[in-house]
Amino acid sequence: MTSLHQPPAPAILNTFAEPAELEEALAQFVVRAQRDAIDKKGRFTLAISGGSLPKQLGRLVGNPNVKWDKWQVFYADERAVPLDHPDSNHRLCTDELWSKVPLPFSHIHAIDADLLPQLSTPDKSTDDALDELADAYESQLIAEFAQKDSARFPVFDLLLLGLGPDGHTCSLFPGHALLAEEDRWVAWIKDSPKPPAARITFTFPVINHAARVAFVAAGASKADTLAAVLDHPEDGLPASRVRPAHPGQVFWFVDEAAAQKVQYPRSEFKL
Ligand SMILES: O=C1O[C@H](COP(=O)(O)O)[C@@H](O)[C@H](O)[C@H]1O
Repeated sequence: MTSLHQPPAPAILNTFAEPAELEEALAQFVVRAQRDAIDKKGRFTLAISGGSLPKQLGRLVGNPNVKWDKWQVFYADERAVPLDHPDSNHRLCTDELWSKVPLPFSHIHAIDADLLPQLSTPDKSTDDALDELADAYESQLIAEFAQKDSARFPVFDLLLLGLGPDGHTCSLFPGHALLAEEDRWVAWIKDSPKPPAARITFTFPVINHAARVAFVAAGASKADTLAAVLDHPEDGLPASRVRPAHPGQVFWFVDEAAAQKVQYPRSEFKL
């Protein structure tokens, strides 16, 4: 018998000898998550991070099993810069992915770039301008999820997240007050330790309501951080705090270079 309040399931750690194997398995995993979601609800809701991740999804391009017209795509975090700026996660994803696949433009939920000029006018404080930017993005989430799912927080079918060298994920940085946010779906930050300083980000309540969260980390530069996140969750690094409520599940897709210092038990990749 299942209890209503089961603790989060332990994360599943999938390791791969080479980045190419990781990317192939990741593509299969995304297709599987997509199929399950479409079978259940006729649509697939995904949020994606920036950084190294979009490139690692390259195996989805040209894959006949991807039903792009059923995808609704959000950004798990975004920098407060124009959509064609080199720092924009939307631009990165567009360059690496969206420009190469038939995903309808209207299914890609970017920040409202019309609000960005407010960040550089004397009429409005930076705090107010970022607040408006985050609220506007939250409204896009509400439009997609609230009527359809009537949940307190949106339940994404899949979140694809990266791991920063300091253990951050999305734009949730170690020691920052945003780690304690309990109400907002989308929050803002103006003092990101990694440039650019002004960003918006999903909050932990949203992240921890997702059906599946997949972290992707490759390369030796992630080895110490990955070991800290998986072997010492008590340290409370942001990525360790991603523990979606039952029946949600965290999956890690990492290569051997990133996993070399990890003691956490590895799983055999299966769909
Ligand atoms: O600033 C950010 O960094 C993280 C991690 O990036 P990576 O290049 O180390 O993979 C990324 O997940 C996040 O979306 C981005 O805004």
